[in-house]
Amino acid sequence: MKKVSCALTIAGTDPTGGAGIQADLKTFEELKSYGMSVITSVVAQNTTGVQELHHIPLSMLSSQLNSVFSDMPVHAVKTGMIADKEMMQAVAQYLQEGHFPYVMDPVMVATSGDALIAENSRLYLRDHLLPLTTLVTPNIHEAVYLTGKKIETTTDMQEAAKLLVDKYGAGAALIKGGHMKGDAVDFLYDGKEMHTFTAKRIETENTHGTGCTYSAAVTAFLSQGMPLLTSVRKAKMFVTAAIRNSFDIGNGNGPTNHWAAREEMLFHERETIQDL
Ligand SMILES: Nc1ncnc2c1ncn2[C@@H]1O[C@H](COP(=O)(O)OP(=O)(O)O)[C@@H](O)[C@H]1O
Ligand SMILES: Cc1ncc(COP(=O)(O)OP(=O)(O)O)c(N)n1
Repeated sequence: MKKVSCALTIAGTDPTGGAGIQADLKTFEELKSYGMSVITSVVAQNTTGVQELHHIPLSMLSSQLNSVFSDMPVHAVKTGMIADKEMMQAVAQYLQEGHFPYVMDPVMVATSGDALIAENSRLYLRDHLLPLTTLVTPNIHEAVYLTGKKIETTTDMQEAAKLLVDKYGAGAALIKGGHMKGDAVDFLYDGKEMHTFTAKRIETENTHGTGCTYSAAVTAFLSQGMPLLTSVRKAKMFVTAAIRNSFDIGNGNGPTNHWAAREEMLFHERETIQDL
């Protein structure tokens, strides 16, 4: 019988395919994990911003979760946009019972500045879902919100990662530096060590959905049984290649390129094996 690694995303949608559920499923597919999705909100958005939000009724959210968990193997889960406390509670129930890695992308605001989750639910995410995580992946703005500390330097980023693990109970924290100046440097704190992932900054405005793609890539690798550090290292390579080959389409921040990212990763892996 063929073995398959199954990854689930619980998130909102993007009809233009750059972010949210659509970006997650493209990533799972390119990285050869079987992709599954539970939709929390239907979001009318494009590369310029968010036009309208429709949150899925709570009973329908629970029903989708039940459909997946009652029938399918789940080897890793990621959550993205979860609009309010009640939805977070419903999702938490399933995460508490599961024995799989859980990656939280603590989505709060789109790059366009549009709010994606209720302001009064943000700390609920930290206090109730964060302790269930294997990894949380905030960008700078999300890390500031979750820790209540300002972040201006790479030292501040590392302090924030430590706080999220040591004070707020995340399994590990990956603070992403896409919104800082200079190289794209991310810090991973796993409760013991601080690891640094650096890529040269790519001069492009086409970064719609980078955070979704990055956390989905980590989830895909975790679903395949890879250790956390390897999963983040490979995911960083994937998202960097996806940005380098991003599409200049739409009138705002264009989307990243998942299939070119897969090809670049394969090429890199072949070269590395030949070098051994
Ligand atoms: N212009 C860029 N060049 C290279 N890497 C980038 C660039 N912008 C973002 N990244 C990387 O993309 C990933 C997503 O980061 P970030 O943009 O901070 O998250 P989000 O999309 O959640 O706001 C991180 O690894 C970050 O370092
Ligand atoms: C439905 C949905 N979820 C998450 C986001 C945010 O995506 P992200 O990868 O953090 O980056 P931007 O799209 O904001 O550039 C979203 N837009 N929609």
